[in-house]
Amino acid sequence: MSQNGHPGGTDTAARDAEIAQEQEHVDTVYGRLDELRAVAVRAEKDGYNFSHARVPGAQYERDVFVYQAAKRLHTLDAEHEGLVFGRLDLDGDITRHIGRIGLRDAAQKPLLLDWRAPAAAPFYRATAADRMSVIRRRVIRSSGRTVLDISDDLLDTEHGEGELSVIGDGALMAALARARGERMKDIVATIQREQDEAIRAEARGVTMISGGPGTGKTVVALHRAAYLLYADRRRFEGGGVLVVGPSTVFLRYIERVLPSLGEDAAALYALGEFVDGAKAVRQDAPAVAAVKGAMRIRKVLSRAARLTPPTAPETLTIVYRGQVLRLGEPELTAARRAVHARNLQHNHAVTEAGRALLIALWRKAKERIESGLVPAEFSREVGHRNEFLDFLHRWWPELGPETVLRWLGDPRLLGQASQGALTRREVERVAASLTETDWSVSDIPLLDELAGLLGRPKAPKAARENLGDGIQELTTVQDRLFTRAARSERGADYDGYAHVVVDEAQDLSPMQWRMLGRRGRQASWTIVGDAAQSSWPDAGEARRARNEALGRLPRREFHLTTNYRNSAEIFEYAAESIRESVPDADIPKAVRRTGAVPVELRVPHGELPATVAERVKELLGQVEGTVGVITPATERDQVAGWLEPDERVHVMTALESKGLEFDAVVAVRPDRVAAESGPGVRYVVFTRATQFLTVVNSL
Ligand SMILES: Nc1ncnc2c1ncn2[C@@H]1O[C@H](COP(=O)(O)OP(=O)(O)OP(=O)(O)O)[C@@H](O)[C@H]1O
Repeated sequence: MSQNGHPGGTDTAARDAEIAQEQEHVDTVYGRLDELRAVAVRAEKDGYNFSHARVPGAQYERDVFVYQAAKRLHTLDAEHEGLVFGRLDLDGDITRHIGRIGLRDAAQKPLLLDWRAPAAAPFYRATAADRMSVIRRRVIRSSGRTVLDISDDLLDTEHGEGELSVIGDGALMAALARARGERMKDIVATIQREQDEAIRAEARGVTMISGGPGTGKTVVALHRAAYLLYADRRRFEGGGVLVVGPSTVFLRYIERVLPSLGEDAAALYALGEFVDGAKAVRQDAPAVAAVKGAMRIRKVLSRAARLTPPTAPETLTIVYRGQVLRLGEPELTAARRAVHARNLQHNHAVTEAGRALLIALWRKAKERIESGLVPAEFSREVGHRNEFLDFLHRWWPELGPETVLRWLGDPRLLGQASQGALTRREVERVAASLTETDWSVSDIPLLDELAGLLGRPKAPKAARENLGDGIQELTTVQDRLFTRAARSERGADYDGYAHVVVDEAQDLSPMQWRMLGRRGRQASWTIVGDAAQSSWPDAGEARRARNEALGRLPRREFHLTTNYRNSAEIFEYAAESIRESVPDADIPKAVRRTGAVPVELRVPHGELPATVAERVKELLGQVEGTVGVITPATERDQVAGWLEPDERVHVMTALESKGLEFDAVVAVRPDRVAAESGPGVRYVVFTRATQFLTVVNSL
């Protein structure tokens, strides 16, 4: 919002009068909300009364009825911090209040305009130069149902104060200066023009949003998801909106933003969560992650999917008409090759495998038995024997991706599968990493790729749910709606999303792009990122993989230019550090000056624990919100041990800190972070702090 508001020179009485006027409207809005809530509760009850209907059509009607009522109730119940947050006074004496949802009174007169409605756009876009019929724009700050304060921008300066009172300014600055907590907050009251343009961009194709640290890329992407759900609910709720973030910590940080905007329908996934049942949080060492993320690993995986299972028996012996028919290693290998030549997915090729074995056995039989052999009879008789079927299922077992990836923990098998795609040293390192008990974040795309190569095993038929008297079924309708529904119901391999939002896109490896590409084949996309913060070593290959995932969809680009997170002092320090290695980094303008310059310390190694502990303690006294202590990859637990437990202190590695922010940050050994993961990641660390930054390196 432009800061061309009138200086806050009006007296307290005028301010109180304006606040009282807004309170009146806010009371009317909540009164109406309570009425609608009562109607929705009644409607839901009526739905239950339908529940004994036995005619299928009536059951369906009841379901729809209850679904709609429950959904409405849920929207009305959503956490509405500041349900009414804005007001526009427009030419022609028109007043519009802007809020998180749209509401009309009993006579259908608008009481509140949804922030996403086209008519609300001037709230975010009007400037003095292009005022879009806006005379005055007002931001209303409330706590619960009580209006606390207002802040105005007068866009039409020809209107004197006699006509319209203008009170203070700085809603944005106030929002930026507030303490940071555990969760990101929505910015619906203070979205800026360039952000709004990206939020409301056309749904089709690919919307790319770039910008330096703290320019609001994440928060804009989330508001865009809410906007798309509003603009075309049928399409986006139907197919689903997928939001992808770098880590589970990050998802926890952002997960309240969409519900606070009244939207629950998006599925939030961290990159380590795209395999059902696996929740990978462990990061591989950078050298190992670089191999697992690169395109060349595909060759290794496709060969791995064709390896002879280490548990497969090595000979098949059948006695037919008194003759011993024996298939040894050469015949079995040839049979396996013949099956592979058909290019079927492993789990869909068991019939082919059986056929190949029978053909090999038939050849042996023909060598030994001179007359009376009939192929059909031979196949029928041998192919149905238990000994043959037992062998087949051990020789060509149903394979899950996890089993095959575990095989590669054996350097011999990985070496066999890699054949020139990996160096000997890489084989050793990658194999060692695959013997860990849990999967790493960079294993997940490999499992996903293998799942595609192997094919989904035929699932056992699910037991039919007993819907009993219908009440249970009604509960299911609601559960589907409200408990991270899209996610739990669709499963991690769901591939029909209507829209995919990718945050921190600069860090995705080629293999991660392939994983997302499979889920977004029919989707439009929003992709946000900042190349200078990248931790991925081969930007060219990642770009090619991204282009492949996006296909030929039309693209539009938006660029955000203002840093809303860091104080100008902190950002200047951070920008200096990145310019040395990335001279063309996208450097935004930080708008808030605090006078607190970053503190830089260099101490003997042995003094690190005491220095860090001391600084954290000091900072806890200086800020109201959180203190982030950010460490090199392998030193998090050690550093955590230096500190007193405190719920405001968050200790994490540099990679884990991506996308997060804290009132104060202590960067522990950032020089080591740069050596380990590159200067882009050190830049991430420095740009997490909103008010205070302390940098501690060892001598
Ligand atoms: N218009 C705005 N009004 C109020 N706060 C804003 C606005 N835009 C951004 N912010 C705040 O600025 C901070 C940074 O936003 P966000 O995390 O979305 O930036 P980012 O570009 O994704 O950053 P990074 O790339 O460094 O992780 C957040 O606290 C966000 O709420």
